[in-house]
Amino acid sequence: MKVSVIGTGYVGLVSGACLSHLGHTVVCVDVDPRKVDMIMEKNPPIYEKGLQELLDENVPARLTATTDLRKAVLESDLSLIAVGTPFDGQIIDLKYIRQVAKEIGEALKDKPDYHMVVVKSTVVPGTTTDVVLPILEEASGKTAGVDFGVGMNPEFLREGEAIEDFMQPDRIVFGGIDERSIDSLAALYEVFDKSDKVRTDPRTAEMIKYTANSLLATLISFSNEIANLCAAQKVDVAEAMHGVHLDRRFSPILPSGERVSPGFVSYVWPGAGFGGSCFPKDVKALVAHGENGGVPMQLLKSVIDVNNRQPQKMVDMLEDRLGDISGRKVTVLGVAFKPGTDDIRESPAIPVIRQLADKGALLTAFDPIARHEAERELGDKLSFRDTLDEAIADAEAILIMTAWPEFKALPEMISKLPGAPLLVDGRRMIEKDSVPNYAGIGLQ
Ligand SMILES: NC(=O)C1=CN([C@@H]2O[C@H](COP(=O)(O)OP(=O)(O)OC[C@H]3O[C@@H](n4cnc5c(N)ncnc54)[C@H](O)[C@@H]3O)[C@@H](O)[C@H]2O)C=CC1
Ligand SMILES: O=C(O)[C@H]1O[C@H](OP(=O)(O)OP(=O)(O)OC[C@H]2O[C@@H](n3ccc(=O)[nH]c3=O)[C@H](O)[C@@H]2O)[C@H](O)[C@@H](O)[C@@H]1O
Repeated sequence: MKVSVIGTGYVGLVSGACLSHLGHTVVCVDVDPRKVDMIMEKNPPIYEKGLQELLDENVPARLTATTDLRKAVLESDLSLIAVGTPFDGQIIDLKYIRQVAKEIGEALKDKPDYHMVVVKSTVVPGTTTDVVLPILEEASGKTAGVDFGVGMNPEFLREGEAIEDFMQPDRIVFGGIDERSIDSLAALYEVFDKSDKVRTDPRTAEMIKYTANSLLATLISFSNEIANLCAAQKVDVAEAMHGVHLDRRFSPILPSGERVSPGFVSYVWPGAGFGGSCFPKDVKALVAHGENGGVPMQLLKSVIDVNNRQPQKMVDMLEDRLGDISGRKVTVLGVAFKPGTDDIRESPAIPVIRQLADKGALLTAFDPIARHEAERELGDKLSFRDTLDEAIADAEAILIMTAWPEFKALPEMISKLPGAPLLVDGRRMIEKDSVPNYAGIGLQ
């Protein structure tokens, strides 16, 4: 199939690269000429494991990039809209979606063949049929369901594992305004014959995406609230959670007698809070959407509140142990919002770094991938080191903000240091007895 993907961010570029690998002919469109040039030069504008290889393999034979949306739409059978949908403080901001829908509609005016338009961005229920569809009809002068199809196909990939998640989806949701639209989407994903498929309407597809993200965010805030209580009760949350995770309703026992996940349940693990470009904005957008429609969203409001307070725990633990931190040497490990990415959007490390800097701590930092992004945002607050060794060399305290696997080596590295720096584990990834001076989320 000939596919145009509008927006070449984490979702658009990963989807485009994967679809080209699967044999489709893909053109990626972006308003940012820098990104377009980088893709054409086989140079990934974002860090994502495996993306370099996909660009090497497919550019320019099956994957190209352009700023010319009109040409891309006219020369393709299906367009995926993957532009950003930020939260503007009150409601979801659909300005990029509206702009793209208008431009696609204008192109469709001159396209004699049927074309399929698919929203892949995360949008609140009703957006595809009540916002995108009318804009397409008005701009094209054509009729949805007759001259073109309209669909909603939410994306569930995680940054850092994006290509694996796209290539091995748990399920694919085809939301369409009619059978023909759903069938067009099904044709795009034909090769995924082993994944579960959900055929539904666009509104339900939109709701599935928000429900999934809100549930995962709720599990994290639940774990963090319990962690904070554990710390106050002199209980180690890691032990408490292990005892809970062993319930076979959370980690089922296979017929072989083995557990699916022995004592560890994803997203039911405490830390310094969730970040990223999606959980925070999506939960806020759903709360606003519900409340604007007269439905109180108490639980999800609390999910956000708990998360907003969580980074502060890192500063509190540091001050509890060190006292006044002005002039003290503190190393921050990890600025990315999670391991495997260079994305620092809404990273819990950012408020922690800002606060420590304001309090006069002397900050050193290390992040294996996100250094460049972090220096752009926080360069005046801290000084980056090239290696983990250099970063911790003369630290009085070390804060783990991101669970990069490299940090697992810390106990051995710390044992070789002359002093015994305090290790504040914001991801509970280090065994508490493996370093002389340990503090962690959910541990007194
Ligand atoms: N980042 C993630 O892991 C996931 C994101 N999503 C959703 O996917 C959507 C996109 O997210 P990201 O890829 O992270 O966004 P992003 O911010 O990384 O990329 C969006 C891209 O769209 C481009 N763009 C904006 N206006 C345009 C226009 N008029 N024409 C062409 N290109 C335009 C921007 O230049 C940018 O390159 C959002 O709705 C997000 O919630 C869904 C699942 C996962
Ligand atoms: O809509 C989206 O954008 C995506 O949002 C999340 O993916 P992502 O934000 O890339 O990363 P996650 O691995 O889910 O982590 C999100 C945040 O939660 C935190 N987290 C995760 C798991 C956990 O147990 N505890 C915890 O604090 C991470 O540190 C990170 O800050 C979802 O997992 C994806 O399914 C979804 O497609």
